Amino acid sequence: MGRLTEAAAAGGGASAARSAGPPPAPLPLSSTSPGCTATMASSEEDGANGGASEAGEEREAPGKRRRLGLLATVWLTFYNIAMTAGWLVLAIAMVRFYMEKGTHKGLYKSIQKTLKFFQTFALLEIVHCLIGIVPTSVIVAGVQVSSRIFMVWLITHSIKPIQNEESVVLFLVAWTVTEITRYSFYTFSLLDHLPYFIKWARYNFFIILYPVGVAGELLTIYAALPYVKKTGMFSIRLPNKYNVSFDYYYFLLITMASYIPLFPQLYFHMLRQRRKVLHGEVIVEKDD
Ligand SMILES: CCCCCCCCCCCCC/C=C/C(=O)SCCNC(=O)CCNC(=O)[C@H](O)C(C)(C)COP(=O)(O)OP(=O)(O)OC[C@H]1O[C@@H](n2cnc3c(N)ncnc32)[C@H](O)[C@@H]1OP(=O)(O)O
Repeated sequence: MGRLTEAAAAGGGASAARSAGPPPAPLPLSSTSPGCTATMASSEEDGANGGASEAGEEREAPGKRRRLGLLATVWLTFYNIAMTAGWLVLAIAMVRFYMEKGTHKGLYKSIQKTLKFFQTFALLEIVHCLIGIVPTSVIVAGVQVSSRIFMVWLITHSIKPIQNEESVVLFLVAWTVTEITRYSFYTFSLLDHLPYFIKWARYNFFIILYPVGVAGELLTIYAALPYVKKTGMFSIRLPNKYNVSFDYYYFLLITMASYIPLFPQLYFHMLRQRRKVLHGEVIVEKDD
Protein backbone atom coordinates (compact mmCIF):
# COMPACT_ATOMS: atom_id res chain seq x y z
CA MET A 1 0.00 0.00 0.00
CA GLY A 2 0.79 3.58 -0.20
CA ARG A 3 2.94 4.46 -3.14
CA LEU A 4 0.96 7.68 -3.28
CA THR A 5 2.38 10.77 -1.79
CA GLU A 6 0.78 13.97 -0.70
CA ALA A 7 1.54 16.38 -3.47
CA ALA A 8 2.99 19.02 -1.26
CA ALA A 9 5.45 16.58 0.15
CA ALA A 10 6.10 14.96 -3.16
CA GLY A 11 6.98 18.26 -4.69
CA GLY A 12 10.17 18.14 -2.69
CA GLY A 13 12.17 16.43 -5.36
CA ALA A 14 10.64 18.54 -7.97
CA SER A 15 13.05 21.11 -8.98
CA ALA A 16 15.70 18.51 -9.43
CA ALA A 17 13.90 16.47 -11.98
CA ARG A 18 12.47 17.80 -15.16
CA SER A 19 11.18 15.91 -18.11
CA ALA A 20 12.70 15.92 -21.50
CA GLY A 21 11.06 18.17 -24.05
CA PRO A 22 9.52 21.59 -23.67
CA PRO A 23 6.49 21.85 -21.40
CA PRO A 24 3.22 23.17 -22.83
CA ALA A 25 2.14 26.70 -22.01
CA PRO A 26 0.42 26.57 -18.63
CA LEU A 27 -3.25 27.42 -18.52
CA PRO A 28 -4.13 30.54 -16.56
CA LEU A 29 -5.65 28.97 -13.51
CA SER A 30 -4.11 28.98 -10.14
CA SER A 31 -3.90 26.18 -7.67
CA THR A 32 -6.45 26.21 -4.92
CA SER A 33 -4.99 23.67 -2.59
CA PRO A 34 -1.52 22.68 -1.63
CA GLY A 35 -2.20 19.21 -2.90
CA CYS A 36 -3.11 20.36 -6.35
CA THR A 37 -0.83 21.16 -9.18
CA ALA A 38 -2.09 24.08 -11.14
CA THR A 39 -0.99 23.68 -14.70
CA MET A 40 -1.04 20.94 -17.22
CA ALA A 41 2.71 20.93 -17.20
CA SER A 42 3.25 21.32 -13.55
CA SER A 43 2.33 17.90 -12.26
CA GLU A 44 5.49 16.56 -13.70
CA GLU A 45 7.65 19.60 -13.48
CA ASP A 46 6.96 19.87 -9.80
CA GLY A 47 7.50 16.21 -9.33
CA ALA A 48 3.97 16.13 -8.12
CA ASN A 49 3.59 12.60 -9.23
CA GLY A 50 5.58 11.73 -6.28
CA GLY A 51 8.56 11.03 -8.44
CA ALA A 52 7.36 7.48 -8.52
CA SER A 53 6.32 7.60 -12.08
CA GLU A 54 9.41 9.29 -13.33
CA ALA A 55 11.34 6.11 -13.76
CA GLY A 56 8.52 3.69 -13.25
CA GLU A 57 9.71 3.06 -9.76
CA GLU A 58 9.65 4.76 -6.39
CA ARG A 59 11.88 7.83 -6.39
CA GLU A 60 11.64 10.60 -3.94
CA ALA A 61 13.69 13.15 -2.14
CA PRO A 62 14.91 11.56 1.07
CA GLY A 63 12.85 12.58 4.06
CA LYS A 64 10.41 14.52 1.89
CA ARG A 65 7.86 11.85 1.25
CA ARG A 66 4.77 11.38 3.36
CA ARG A 67 2.35 8.52 3.08
CA LEU A 68 -1.31 9.04 2.48
CA GLY A 69 -3.45 8.59 5.54
CA LEU A 70 -5.23 5.31 6.02
CA LEU A 71 -8.63 6.84 5.40
CA ALA A 72 -7.56 8.38 2.08
CA THR A 73 -5.90 5.14 0.97
CA VAL A 74 -8.96 3.08 1.88
CA TRP A 75 -11.26 5.56 0.15
CA LEU A 76 -9.16 5.68 -3.04
CA THR A 77 -8.91 1.91 -3.13
CA PHE A 78 -12.67 1.63 -2.79
CA TYR A 79 -13.23 4.38 -5.36
CA ASN A 80 -10.90 2.82 -7.93
CA ILE A 81 -12.30 -0.67 -7.48
CA ALA A 82 -15.85 0.68 -7.84
CA MET A 83 -14.90 2.62 -10.97
CA THR A 84 -13.06 -0.33 -12.53
CA ALA A 85 -16.11 -2.51 -11.84
CA GLY A 86 -18.49 0.12 -13.21
CA TRP A 87 -16.63 0.50 -16.50
CA LEU A 88 -16.23 -3.28 -16.76
CA VAL A 89 -20.00 -3.67 -16.40
CA LEU A 90 -20.38 -1.09 -19.15
CA ALA A 91 -17.93 -2.93 -21.41
CA ILE A 92 -19.70 -6.24 -20.91
CA ALA A 93 -23.10 -4.63 -21.53
CA MET A 94 -21.86 -3.09 -24.78
CA VAL A 95 -20.34 -6.33 -26.05
CA ARG A 96 -23.47 -8.27 -25.13
CA PHE A 97 -25.72 -5.74 -26.79
CA TYR A 98 -23.75 -5.83 -30.02
CA MET A 99 -23.57 -9.62 -30.05
CA GLU A 100 -27.30 -9.95 -29.47
CA LYS A 101 -28.56 -7.18 -31.74
CA GLY A 102 -25.81 -7.01 -34.34
CA THR A 103 -26.14 -3.22 -34.52
CA HIS A 104 -25.09 -0.19 -32.53
CA LYS A 105 -28.58 1.29 -32.79
CA GLY A 106 -30.12 1.32 -29.33
CA LEU A 107 -26.76 0.71 -27.66
CA TYR A 108 -26.58 4.10 -25.97
CA LYS A 109 -30.12 3.79 -24.64
CA SER A 110 -29.37 0.40 -23.16
CA ILE A 111 -26.24 1.52 -21.26
CA GLN A 112 -27.02 5.14 -20.53
CA LYS A 113 -27.89 4.73 -16.85
CA THR A 114 -24.62 3.01 -16.00
CA LEU A 115 -22.65 5.47 -18.10
CA LYS A 116 -24.26 8.51 -16.49
CA PHE A 117 -23.77 7.15 -13.00
CA PHE A 118 -20.08 6.28 -13.30
CA GLN A 119 -19.07 9.24 -15.43
CA THR A 120 -20.81 11.63 -13.04
CA PHE A 121 -19.18 9.86 -10.09
CA ALA A 122 -15.85 10.77 -11.71
CA LEU A 123 -16.43 14.39 -10.64
CA LEU A 124 -14.87 13.18 -7.42
CA GLU A 125 -11.56 13.17 -9.27
CA ILE A 126 -11.56 16.94 -9.20
CA VAL A 127 -12.40 16.80 -5.49
CA HIS A 128 -9.54 14.34 -4.87
CA CYS A 129 -7.18 16.79 -6.45
CA LEU A 130 -8.60 19.82 -4.66
CA ILE A 131 -8.28 18.19 -1.25
CA GLY A 132 -4.80 16.98 -2.15
CA ILE A 133 -5.17 13.21 -1.86
CA VAL A 134 -3.98 12.73 -5.44
CA PRO A 135 -1.23 14.78 -7.04
CA THR A 136 -2.86 15.16 -10.46
CA SER A 137 -3.05 18.64 -11.97
CA VAL A 138 -6.46 20.10 -11.16
CA ILE A 139 -6.60 21.60 -14.63
CA VAL A 140 -5.80 18.35 -16.41
CA ALA A 141 -8.38 16.51 -14.30
CA GLY A 142 -10.87 19.37 -14.66
CA VAL A 143 -10.67 19.56 -18.46
CA GLN A 144 -10.81 15.80 -18.76
CA VAL A 145 -13.78 15.29 -16.46
CA SER A 146 -15.79 18.36 -17.47
CA SER A 147 -15.57 17.55 -21.16
CA ARG A 148 -16.88 14.05 -20.40
CA ILE A 149 -19.71 15.37 -18.21
CA PHE A 150 -20.56 17.83 -20.95
CA MET A 151 -20.70 15.03 -23.53
CA VAL A 152 -22.82 12.79 -21.35
CA TRP A 153 -25.39 15.27 -20.02
CA LEU A 154 -25.50 18.27 -22.34
CA ILE A 155 -25.02 16.41 -25.60
CA THR A 156 -25.90 12.74 -25.64
CA HIS A 157 -28.51 12.73 -22.90
CA SER A 158 -30.17 15.96 -24.04
CA ILE A 159 -30.19 15.42 -27.80
CA LYS A 160 -31.98 12.14 -28.41
CA PRO A 161 -31.70 12.13 -32.25
CA ILE A 162 -27.94 11.77 -32.09
CA GLN A 163 -27.86 8.84 -29.66
CA ASN A 164 -27.60 6.31 -32.48
CA GLU A 165 -24.73 8.00 -34.30
CA GLU A 166 -21.69 5.81 -34.92
CA SER A 167 -19.58 8.54 -33.37
CA VAL A 168 -21.23 7.86 -30.00
CA VAL A 169 -19.90 4.30 -30.16
CA LEU A 170 -16.45 5.67 -30.96
CA PHE A 171 -16.15 7.69 -27.79
CA LEU A 172 -17.95 5.08 -25.66
CA VAL A 173 -15.45 2.41 -26.65
CA ALA A 174 -12.48 4.76 -26.21
CA TRP A 175 -13.65 5.92 -22.78
CA THR A 176 -14.49 2.41 -21.59
CA VAL A 177 -11.16 0.79 -22.50
CA THR A 178 -9.29 3.80 -21.10
CA GLU A 179 -11.10 3.81 -17.80
CA ILE A 180 -10.85 0.08 -17.16
CA THR A 181 -7.13 0.36 -17.71
CA ARG A 182 -6.69 3.60 -15.75
CA TYR A 183 -8.68 2.64 -12.67
CA SER A 184 -7.15 -0.81 -12.48
CA PHE A 185 -3.73 0.87 -12.77
CA TYR A 186 -4.55 3.08 -9.77
CA THR A 187 -5.98 0.15 -7.79
CA PHE A 188 -3.00 -2.14 -8.30
CA SER A 189 -0.63 0.77 -7.66
CA LEU A 190 -2.30 1.48 -4.34
CA LEU A 191 -2.01 -2.20 -3.45
CA ASP A 192 1.66 -2.19 -4.53
CA HIS A 193 1.03 -5.02 -6.96
CA LEU A 194 1.04 -3.38 -10.35
CA PRO A 195 1.39 -5.89 -13.19
CA TYR A 196 3.61 -4.56 -15.95
CA PHE A 197 1.03 -5.11 -18.68
CA ILE A 198 -1.43 -2.80 -16.91
CA LYS A 199 1.22 -0.10 -16.63
CA TRP A 200 2.10 -0.69 -20.26
CA ALA A 201 -1.55 -0.51 -21.30
CA ARG A 202 -2.14 2.68 -19.28
CA TYR A 203 0.71 4.43 -21.07
CA ASN A 204 0.21 3.02 -24.58
CA PHE A 205 -3.51 2.62 -25.24
CA PHE A 206 -4.11 6.35 -25.04
CA ILE A 207 -1.94 6.89 -28.12
CA ILE A 208 -4.82 5.51 -30.22
CA LEU A 209 -7.74 5.88 -27.82
CA TYR A 210 -7.33 9.59 -27.13
CA PRO A 211 -7.64 10.65 -30.78
CA VAL A 212 -10.41 8.10 -31.31
CA GLY A 213 -12.34 9.39 -28.29
CA VAL A 214 -11.88 13.02 -29.26
CA ALA A 215 -12.92 12.26 -32.86
CA GLY A 216 -16.05 10.54 -31.53
CA GLU A 217 -16.84 13.50 -29.31
CA LEU A 218 -16.31 16.11 -32.01
CA LEU A 219 -18.31 14.17 -34.60
CA THR A 220 -21.15 13.75 -32.11
CA ILE A 221 -21.25 17.47 -31.31
CA TYR A 222 -21.11 18.17 -35.03
CA ALA A 223 -24.06 15.85 -35.60
CA ALA A 224 -25.99 17.70 -32.90
CA LEU A 225 -25.57 21.13 -34.48
CA PRO A 226 -28.52 21.07 -36.92
CA TYR A 227 -30.89 19.90 -34.17
CA VAL A 228 -29.65 22.53 -31.75
CA LYS A 229 -29.99 25.25 -34.38
CA LYS A 230 -33.48 24.13 -35.37
CA THR A 231 -34.87 23.81 -31.84
CA GLY A 232 -32.97 26.64 -30.18
CA MET A 233 -32.50 24.37 -27.16
CA PHE A 234 -30.73 25.72 -24.07
CA SER A 235 -30.71 29.14 -25.71
CA ILE A 236 -31.98 32.38 -24.27
CA ARG A 237 -33.27 34.98 -26.67
CA LEU A 238 -33.70 38.70 -26.25
CA PRO A 239 -35.77 40.45 -25.20
CA ASN A 240 -36.17 39.04 -21.71
CA LYS A 241 -36.40 40.56 -18.27
CA TYR A 242 -32.74 39.80 -17.45
CA ASN A 243 -31.55 41.28 -20.73
CA VAL A 244 -29.18 38.39 -21.40
CA SER A 245 -28.88 36.15 -24.40
CA PHE A 246 -27.19 32.81 -24.88
CA ASP A 247 -26.98 30.70 -28.00
CA TYR A 248 -26.22 27.05 -27.40
CA TYR A 249 -25.43 26.56 -31.08
CA TYR A 250 -22.56 29.03 -30.95
CA PHE A 251 -21.53 27.68 -27.57
CA LEU A 252 -21.10 24.28 -29.22
CA LEU A 253 -19.04 25.79 -32.02
CA ILE A 254 -16.78 27.45 -29.45
CA THR A 255 -16.52 24.21 -27.48
CA MET A 256 -15.47 22.35 -30.62
CA ALA A 257 -12.88 25.02 -31.35
CA SER A 258 -11.55 24.76 -27.79
CA TYR A 259 -10.44 21.18 -28.50
CA ILE A 260 -7.79 22.63 -30.82
CA PRO A 261 -5.67 24.19 -28.06
CA LEU A 262 -6.73 21.86 -25.23
CA PHE A 263 -6.50 18.39 -26.67
CA PRO A 264 -2.83 18.62 -27.76
CA GLN A 265 -1.91 19.73 -24.24
CA LEU A 266 -3.59 16.66 -22.73
CA TYR A 267 -2.11 14.40 -25.36
CA PHE A 268 1.44 15.69 -25.02
CA HIS A 269 1.06 15.58 -21.25
CA MET A 270 0.30 11.87 -21.54
CA LEU A 271 3.19 11.35 -23.98
CA ARG A 272 5.57 12.91 -21.47
CA GLN A 273 4.11 10.78 -18.68
CA ARG A 274 4.66 7.77 -20.91
CA ARG A 275 8.30 8.65 -21.54
CA LYS A 276 8.92 9.08 -17.84
CA VAL A 277 7.01 6.07 -16.53
CA LEU A 278 7.90 3.52 -19.21
CA HIS A 279 11.30 4.77 -20.31
CA GLY A 280 12.48 6.72 -17.29
CA GLU A 281 13.35 9.70 -19.46
CA VAL A 282 14.25 12.55 -17.17
CA ILE A 283 16.72 15.39 -17.42
CA VAL A 284 18.22 16.18 -14.09
CA GLU A 285 18.92 19.86 -13.67
CA LYS A 286 20.95 21.31 -10.90
CA ASP A 287 19.29 23.94 -8.75
CA ASP A 288 21.14 27.22 -8.71
C1 LIG B 1 -18.18 22.89 -20.35
C2 LIG B 1 -17.61 22.24 -21.52
C3 LIG B 1 -16.13 21.98 -21.42
C4 LIG B 1 -15.63 21.41 -22.67
C5 LIG B 1 -14.14 21.43 -22.78
C6 LIG B 1 -13.75 21.00 -24.12
C7 LIG B 1 -12.30 20.86 -24.35
C8 LIG B 1 -11.81 19.45 -24.17
C9 LIG B 1 -10.59 19.16 -24.89
C10 LIG B 1 -10.03 17.78 -24.58
C11 LIG B 1 -11.04 16.73 -24.48
C12 LIG B 1 -10.53 15.41 -24.01
C13 LIG B 1 -11.65 14.47 -24.01
C14 LIG B 1 -11.28 13.13 -23.53
C15 LIG B 1 -11.51 12.09 -24.25
C16 LIG B 1 -11.10 10.80 -23.80
O1 LIG B 1 -10.91 10.46 -22.67
S1 LIG B 1 -10.87 9.74 -25.04
C17 LIG B 1 -10.28 8.24 -24.31
C18 LIG B 1 -8.78 8.26 -24.08
N1 LIG B 1 -8.51 9.00 -22.92
C19 LIG B 1 -7.39 8.91 -22.23
O2 LIG B 1 -6.48 8.17 -22.57
C20 LIG B 1 -7.34 9.73 -21.01
C21 LIG B 1 -5.99 9.93 -20.57
N2 LIG B 1 -6.06 10.72 -19.40
C22 LIG B 1 -5.62 10.29 -18.23
O3 LIG B 1 -5.11 9.25 -18.14
C23 LIG B 1 -5.78 11.06 -16.99
O4 LIG B 1 -7.13 11.12 -16.86
C24 LIG B 1 -5.23 12.45 -16.87
C25 LIG B 1 -6.35 13.29 -16.37
C26 LIG B 1 -4.77 12.99 -18.19
C27 LIG B 1 -4.14 12.53 -15.83
O5 LIG B 1 -3.05 11.73 -16.08
P1 LIG B 1 -1.68 11.88 -15.26
O6 LIG B 1 -1.18 13.26 -15.28
O7 LIG B 1 -0.79 10.77 -15.72
O8 LIG B 1 -2.06 11.75 -13.83
P2 LIG B 1 -2.73 10.62 -13.04
O9 LIG B 1 -2.97 9.40 -13.81
O10 LIG B 1 -3.93 11.26 -12.47
O11 LIG B 1 -1.63 10.25 -11.94
C28 LIG B 1 -0.92 11.18 -11.10
C29 LIG B 1 -0.63 10.49 -9.78
O12 LIG B 1 -1.83 10.46 -9.06
C30 LIG B 1 -2.20 9.16 -8.78
N3 LIG B 1 -3.63 9.07 -8.88
C31 LIG B 1 -4.43 9.79 -9.67
N4 LIG B 1 -5.70 9.43 -9.53
C32 LIG B 1 -5.70 8.44 -8.62
C33 LIG B 1 -6.71 7.64 -8.05
N5 LIG B 1 -8.00 7.76 -8.42
N6 LIG B 1 -6.35 6.73 -7.14
C34 LIG B 1 -5.07 6.56 -6.77
N7 LIG B 1 -4.06 7.28 -7.30
C35 LIG B 1 -4.38 8.22 -8.19
C36 LIG B 1 -1.49 8.31 -9.81
O13 LIG B 1 -1.27 7.01 -9.40
C37 LIG B 1 -0.21 9.06 -9.94
O14 LIG B 1 0.62 8.72 -8.85
P3 LIG B 1 2.16 8.38 -9.04
O15 LIG B 1 2.24 7.24 -9.99
O16 LIG B 1 2.64 8.06 -7.69
O17 LIG B 1 2.79 9.61 -9.60
